[in-house]
Amino acid sequence: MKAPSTSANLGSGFDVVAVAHDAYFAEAYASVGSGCGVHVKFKGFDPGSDNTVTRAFVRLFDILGICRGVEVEVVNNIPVARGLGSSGASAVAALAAFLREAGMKVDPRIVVEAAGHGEAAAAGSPHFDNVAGAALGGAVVITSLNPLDFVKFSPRLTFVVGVPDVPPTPNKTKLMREVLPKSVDFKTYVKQISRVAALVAGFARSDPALVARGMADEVVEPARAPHVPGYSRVRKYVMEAGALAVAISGAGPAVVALVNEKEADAVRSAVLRAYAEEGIKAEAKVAQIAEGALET
Ligand SMILES: Nc1ncnc2c1ncn2[C@@H]1O[C@H](COP(=O)(O)OP(=O)(O)O)[C@@H](O)[C@H]1O
Ligand SMILES: N[C@@H](CCOP(=O)(O)O)C(=O)O
Repeated sequence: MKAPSTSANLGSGFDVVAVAHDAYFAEAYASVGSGCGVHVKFKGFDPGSDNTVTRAFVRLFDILGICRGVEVEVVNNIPVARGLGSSGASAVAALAAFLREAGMKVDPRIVVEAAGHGEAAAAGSPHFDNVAGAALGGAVVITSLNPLDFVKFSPRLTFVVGVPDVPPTPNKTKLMREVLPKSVDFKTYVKQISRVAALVAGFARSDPALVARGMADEVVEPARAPHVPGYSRVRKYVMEAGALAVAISGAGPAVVALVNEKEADAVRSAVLRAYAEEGIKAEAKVAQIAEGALET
């Protein structure tokens, strides 16, 4: 099964918003046998024995009250530790592959809950945005954390994803969660919820201008931007090239710009030019909203 890359947060929607895009995909293959226990083989990046996939299966079996003998192979083509939901997508793809092989249909919320808890292996704490996007596709808004629930939208949005080729930071997402402020003042809180409202309204109306308004953020981004290589130059150049908005993709270092189709190529070139002037090798892709692993 395939699970798409995702850009979580999208500015103001920290931990509750993610978009799935066709920039990259993680794939997983599963076989189900007798016995009880999961063996995971990673092709490419191997995170080790305590990984999001294994933890997601433990949580899934616990929720369902079952145990199966499962062999899983993960082929993850989503750049690791770049802010593209790589660890979450590998867990979602693996769970989806298992469920298909086992002939099981479960509530998508169970898959998202299991994979979201698996994220603690990568981020230090569970978060459900990336995995909801990877599972459902489209633009997903977490509407309740306990009990977990979410709403999927299918807006027609085009992005440019810029991925700097920098050494992956161990525990990157965990470290980028530790730099966040512990509180915000009330005036900032009100501005931020209006931005999240703009994200949701923009998804519902498929209105890029509204989504762009919601991609502004004055809480998470200022805390993280200093740790994102080349971000201020990339931000400047993509907006000059006609992007509607730009944000750190997830916990970074990748960036995600929202564009109109007609400016997509110019914005992609601007991303590459900015990184080149920073002396950073990078990749940039024009990406569309993608379907999720549970949709295919
Ligand atoms: N499947 C995984 N299980 C556990 N840790 C992972 C997994 N994939 C990556 N990691 C580690 O978790 C951190 C964040 O990586 P990752 O989740 O891939 O970032 P992102 O979600 O931004 O793509 C990195 O330190 C990486 O080494
Ligand atoms: N909401 C999380 C999203 C992390 O996304 P990732 O793609 O960097 O794992 C956060 O911002 O910490």
